[in-house]
Amino acid sequence: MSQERRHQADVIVVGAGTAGSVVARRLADAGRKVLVIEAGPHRDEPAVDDPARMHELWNSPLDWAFRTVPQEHADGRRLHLPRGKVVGGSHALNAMIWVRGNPADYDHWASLGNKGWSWRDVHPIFARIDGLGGPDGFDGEPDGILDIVTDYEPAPVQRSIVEAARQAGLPVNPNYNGERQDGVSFMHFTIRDERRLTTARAYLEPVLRRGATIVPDANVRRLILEGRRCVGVEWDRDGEVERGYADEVVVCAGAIGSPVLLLRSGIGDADALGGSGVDVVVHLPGVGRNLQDHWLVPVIASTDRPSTTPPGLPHTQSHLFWRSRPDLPVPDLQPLHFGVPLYESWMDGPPNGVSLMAGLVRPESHGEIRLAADPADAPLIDPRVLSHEADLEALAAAVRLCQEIIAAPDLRDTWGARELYPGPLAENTDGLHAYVRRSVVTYHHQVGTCKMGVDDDAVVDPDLRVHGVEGLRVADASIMPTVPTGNTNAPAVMIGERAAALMIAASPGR
Ligand SMILES: Cc1cc2nc3c(=O)[nH]c(=O)nc-3n(C[C@H](O)[C@H](O)[C@H](O)COP(=O)(O)OP(=O)(O)OC[C@H]3O[C@@H](n4cnc5c(N)ncnc54)[C@H](O)[C@@H]3O)c2cc1C
Repeated sequence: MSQERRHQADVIVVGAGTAGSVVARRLADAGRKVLVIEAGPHRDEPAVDDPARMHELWNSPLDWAFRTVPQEHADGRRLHLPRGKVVGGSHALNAMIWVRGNPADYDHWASLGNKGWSWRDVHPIFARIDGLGGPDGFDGEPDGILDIVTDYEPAPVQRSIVEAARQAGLPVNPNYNGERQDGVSFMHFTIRDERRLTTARAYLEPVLRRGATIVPDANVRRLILEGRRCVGVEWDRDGEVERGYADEVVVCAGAIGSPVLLLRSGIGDADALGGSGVDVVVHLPGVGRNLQDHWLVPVIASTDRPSTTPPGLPHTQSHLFWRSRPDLPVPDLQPLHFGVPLYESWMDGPPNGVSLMAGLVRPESHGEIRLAADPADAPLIDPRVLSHEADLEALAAAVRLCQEIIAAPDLRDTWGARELYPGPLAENTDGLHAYVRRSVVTYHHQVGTCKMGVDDDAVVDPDLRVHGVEGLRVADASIMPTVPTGNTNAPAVMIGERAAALMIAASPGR
C-alpha cells in the first residue's frame, strides 16, 4: 500500500512546458502560491541547451515519443510525434523558431465567439514579448523576459537558399512577424547566449524560490473532482502516489497530454468513456476531437561540400511563407530549410546536402485522440493526415516550389545542388502524390484537442474555464480552435500570458 503525501497551493499547474511555465511565472509574480507538477525531469541537459542537437532528443527519455495509429492516407504508416517530457516541455525539443502567426488566425478565433482573442487583443501580448512591430502599428516595449534573436550571421548555405528562393520569384521579407508574412526570411529564435531559451528557463526558474514550487518526475494520472468541482490532482512519483489540493487547477499538459488527462478523469464523450471503463463526470464530447497539425514533406539535394552551422544556432535558419494558389487570402505553405540532408529511413544519399522541408500550415484534415482500451496505455492518436484531398494538392505545390528553389542558380551553381528526393519519384503528378503520402511527417504543431469556444464541441470557454467544471482551466496549445499559420510555440506563450491575466483579473484581491 503506497503512502500518501499531500501538497497545498493556491493554484496547481500541470505541465512545465511552454504555456505552463508562463502561467506559473505570472501567477507567482501576482502573489499566488503555485505548485507545478511535471512528468519529466528538471536538470541540465547539454543536448537541450545546444540548438544544433535537437534531433538527438527525439526518441530519447525526454521525448514522450507518441505514435499515431496507422495513417490510411500515408501508406498506413504510424508517424512519430515527439513531445517534450522534461521541464521546458516541447520548447526543450523544438527548433526554437518564433512565429506569431497571421492576424487572420486570431480574428478567426474571435469570429467563432471567442471574445478577447482577436488580433487587436493578442497583438499587444506578442509585442510585449518580442517588440517586433506589426501591421496595426502597435509600438510596445518588450518586457525582456524571453529573448528573441533576430540579428545573427546565418550559415553561408542559408544565405544561398534565401537567394535561390529570390531567384525563384519570392520576395525577401526582413520581418515575417511584422507587416506581412509572405516571402522568404531568416528565422527569429528563442536563444540566449547561444543556448536554447525555453520559457521554463526564462519565466519559471527565476520564481522557483519566490512563489512557485516544482515537482518534477511526477506523472499526473487524474484530476481530483468533488462532484463537478476540481479540487486537486493526483500523481505518481518514485512509486508513491501524491496528491495536491488547490483553489484552481490549470492543465497545461499540451495538445496530447491535456485531453488525455481530462478523459482519464471522466471529462469527455460519455459513450466513449463508458467504453473505456472510465466513470463519466461531465459529458464533454469535444475532448480529444479537432486534432490539427501541420505537415512536412522533404525535398533533399546533395551538395558538393558540407555546410557548417554557426555555433549557437539550429540547422534550420530560413523559411518562407507562400500560397499554393494565388487566390488564397493568407499563406498556406511554410517550407523550412535545413543545411543538412534529413533522410527518411528508406532513403539513401551522401552526407553533404540540404533539405527544404515543404510545409503545409493551413490543413483541412482534422483528427482526434481517444483513450486506449486500457486508459493507462498510450492514447490512440489519429490525425487523419491527408484525408482531405486539398492537403495533398497543397503539399504537392509546396514540393514543386522547393524543387524550383533547389534548381535556382545560387544553390545549383554555388553549392552544386542536385535534387535527390523526390527526384525521379515525382516525374508526374501521380508519382508526386505517391511521394507525398510515403514521406509526409509532422511539423510538430498539434493543437485543438481542448478547443476554446461556445459551440457543442468546445471544451473551454473564452476565459479558458472547462465547460461544466468549477475550478479547472486548460491553457496550452490544445485550446486553439484552429491551428495558426506558422509554428505554434509563440501562440502557446501568448496563451499562457493571457490565461494568467484572466485568472488574476478574476480574483484581483488575492
Ligand atoms: C520536435 C519539435 C519541434 C518544434 N519546433 C517548433 C519551433 O521551432 N517553433 C515553434 O513555434 N514551435 C515548435 N514546435 C511546437 C511547440 O514547441 C509547441 O507547440 C509548444 O511547445 C506547445 O506548448 P504547450 O505548452 O502546449 O505544451 P508542451 O510544451 O508540450 O508542455 C506540456 C508539458 O506537460 C507535461 N505533461 C504532459 N502530460 C503530463 C502529465 N500527465 N503529468 C505531468 N506533466 C505532464 C509534459 O511533459 C510537458 O512538459 C515544435 C515541437 C516539437 C515537438
